[in-house]
Amino acid sequence: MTTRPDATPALDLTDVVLELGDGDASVRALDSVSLQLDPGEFAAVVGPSGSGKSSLLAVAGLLSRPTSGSVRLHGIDVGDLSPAAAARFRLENIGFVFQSGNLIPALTAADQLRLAARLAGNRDLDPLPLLRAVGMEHRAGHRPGQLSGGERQRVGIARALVNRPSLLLVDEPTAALDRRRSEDVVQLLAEQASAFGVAVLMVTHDQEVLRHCDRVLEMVDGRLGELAVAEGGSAG
Ligand SMILES: Nc1ncnc2c1ncn2[C@@H]1O[C@H](COP(=O)(O)OP(=O)(O)OP(=O)(O)O)[C@@H](O)[C@H]1O
Repeated sequence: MTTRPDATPALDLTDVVLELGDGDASVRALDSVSLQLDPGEFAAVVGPSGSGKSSLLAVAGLLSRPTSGSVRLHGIDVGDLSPAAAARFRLENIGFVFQSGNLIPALTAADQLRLAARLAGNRDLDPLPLLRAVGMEHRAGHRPGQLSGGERQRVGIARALVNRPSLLLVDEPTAALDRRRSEDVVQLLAEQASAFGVAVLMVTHDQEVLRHCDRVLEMVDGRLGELAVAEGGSAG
């Protein structure tokens, strides 16, 4: 495990409650959730449909404001940020990776990365080193329609790392991939977590990829528990 007692956690949730809907339709999507993730730590979240996994990513990604409890990123209490300040903080500090890469169809792989950099105020990004890091330099000029599912996912991971986030939030990255590509993509996430010191929180239904993770968390009815802590860090 990569626990460093003196390190400021990349993500620190304390007693987070998230209630969604109104009145009789109100649902406690997160029920007193506490979680600390250290820089470089790779944690998976598993659990049944409707248990609150997406809600956890939404709160950690500043997309949903909790009903109560605190959310800290790198020691900064983000609970009081205005929506505009939260959007800026998200852009500069948090990377998102979605099921199918979520790439923009008209842009080449290199331009996907350039756009993400420009949105955060960096006009001079050279996308090639990051594309090389995910094994996609040779596809820099390809658009998403010219890439395989695994390649799209690799570009999506590179794009999420462009602004050197401290936290990477990953939603079902292997849902559209076959076994071998699933292994490759999750191994890549493990490598990037340790190479960049970025904390990774990954929702997955894919049992096979859990061995690449430092920790496995389980969400049941809005409550988060620790299933396993792998000794010796990620197997990636
Ligand atoms: N806007 C909403 N209003 C009311 N309830 C909601 C809303 N969004 C989600 N929920 C409920 O909150 C609970 C948690 O949903 P969430 O999407 O976080 O689960 P999940 O574990 O990600 O599910 P899945 O694996 O199916 O994607 C569910 O019971 C869901 O029905």
